[in-house]
Amino acid sequence: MPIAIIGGGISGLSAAHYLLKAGLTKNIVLLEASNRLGGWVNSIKDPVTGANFEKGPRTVRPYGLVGANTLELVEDLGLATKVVPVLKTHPTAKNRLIYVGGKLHRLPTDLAGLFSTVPPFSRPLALGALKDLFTPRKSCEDDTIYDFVCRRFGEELAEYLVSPLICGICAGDARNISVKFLAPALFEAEQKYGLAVAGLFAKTEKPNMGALANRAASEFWSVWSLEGGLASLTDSLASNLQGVELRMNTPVEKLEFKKGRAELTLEGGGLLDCRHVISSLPATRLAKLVAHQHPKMATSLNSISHVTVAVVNLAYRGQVLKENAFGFLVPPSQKLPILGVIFDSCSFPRSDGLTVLTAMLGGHWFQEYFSQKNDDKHILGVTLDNVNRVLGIEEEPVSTHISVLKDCIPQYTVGHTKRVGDIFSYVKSNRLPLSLIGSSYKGVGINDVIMSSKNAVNHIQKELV
Ligand SMILES: Cc1cc2nc3c(=O)[nH]c(=O)nc-3n(C[C@H](O)[C@H](O)[C@H](O)COP(=O)(O)OP(=O)(O)OC[C@H]3O[C@@H](n4cnc5c(N)ncnc54)[C@H](O)[C@@H]3O)c2cc1C
Ligand SMILES: C=CC1=C(C)c2cc3[nH]c(cc4nc(cc5[nH]c(cc1n2)c(C)c5CCC(=O)O)C(CCC(=O)O)=C4C)c(C)c3C=C
Repeated sequence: MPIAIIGGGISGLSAAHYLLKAGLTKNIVLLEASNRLGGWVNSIKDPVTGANFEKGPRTVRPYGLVGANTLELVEDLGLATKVVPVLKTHPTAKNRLIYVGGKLHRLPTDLAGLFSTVPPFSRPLALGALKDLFTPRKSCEDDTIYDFVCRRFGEELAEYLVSPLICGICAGDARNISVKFLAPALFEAEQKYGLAVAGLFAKTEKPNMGALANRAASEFWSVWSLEGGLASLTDSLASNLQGVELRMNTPVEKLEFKKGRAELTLEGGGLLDCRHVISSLPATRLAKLVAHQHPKMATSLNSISHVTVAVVNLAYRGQVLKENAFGFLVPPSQKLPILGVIFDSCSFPRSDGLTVLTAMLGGHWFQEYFSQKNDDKHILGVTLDNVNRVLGIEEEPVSTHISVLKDCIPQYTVGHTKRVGDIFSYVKSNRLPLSLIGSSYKGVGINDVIMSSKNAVNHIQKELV
């Protein structure tokens, strides 16, 4: 009987890669609902300008255990020469902007910036540490990252630093998102010592670095991408899965566990028996598959909500930007439908002189801004109004591409760690032949989901051998 992987995004593909690498079995079936592999990783070549448009993720961080692991995967696939790094000395690594009060402001990224007053902040950010020192601990199981930062470091930090950052990681509202998940060291330091900054000195695991991760460290990479965009990674993963049966256009509709095995019902009624299932589906999708047999697990899975993001790629002839920056983010207090704009052609300069931007809209506020009208024409109109006003652009784009990514990013709201713990315990105590990977559980970044696949395969290896 095969091991079945549900979902052919980057986590499903990397799970297949790690299964092959572990030499566990060659009998692997990967089932993908759509007609393409890659999931949210989706780089397209714009037919008008030839520019590379990313519809989903565009950069990966090289740091830590998870960052080193992805770079090892890149090396394994023979893609090391295709990596395009952005160095920490590059202007886009230093210039991260927020839009507040009708103006763009640079966030402080160095020590000098932390000790001086830079608008929109009314006092040096470093003074936040003093507030932390004199604030008593609030004992709790979890808190929102907004309330935590507000309490310990001050409202301006929560408003102008953390809120936009949360928009740029999960298109979410910092007033709902869990501090225990996103900043565990700071949260635990408050709970233990009543001093959050103590968490900055918490020990982190030293990664086992491969050659590429060593190069990233010695060359001071800030983030990296690949020639042709991040889809080069998913394409390469897919084309190196020798022997794996890749079934496209095959949505799984039901998952039922029998004694020591699992039965998948495929669209159209076909059945597939397997000895183990690796699900890379968003939690709420998996909930539908298991609800009839495991309603309790389905309820927990359904409590991990997702939000929708509209992504608009724009290409202009010539240089239309006044700033060389990574892009800008908009704090929710500014009440705009755009979450932010990424200046792709600043991080990855082009020889053809095009300016390439990606605007992202909606997220947690998608219903608020787009429930009445969400056709491409309306989304493009809203995007151009906002982008032109914020960036002072007068030129017309020569090419545009609009996508609405429905329920594309999970929201790790307060209590997420407990919810995920309950789901994983349920699987373990019921001895279900099921592994859960992907962005719904233990991290939303590319690095996190690849690591989730590696961990799942290590676990299966221990169970099956
Ligand atoms: C707009 C955006 C920007 C992002 N930017 C970054 C970034 O800059 N850096 C970064 O590190 N991360 C970024 N991320 C996060 C990253 O893209 C995701 O975490 C990652 O792509 C998730 O991959 P996955 O394989 O777990 O899930 P998915 O990509 O969702 O893959 C799941 C797959 O399952 C398939 N499927 C669904 N239902 C079924 C079914 N019933 N049967 C069979 N198949 C099914 C889907 O078609 C899909 O192919 C971004 C995400 C978004 C949305
Ligand atoms: C500057 C503008 C940015 C916008 C707009 C933006 C939108 C956006 N991002 C995600 C998801 C992720 N982004 C991640 C990394 C990341 N994003 C930005 C900026 C914007 N994002 C930067 C500068 C970075 C790099 C982080 C760094 O160098 O410190 C990640 C990975 C996070 C990780 O832990 O690795 C994710 C995930 C979404 C869904 C989104 C939509 C509005």
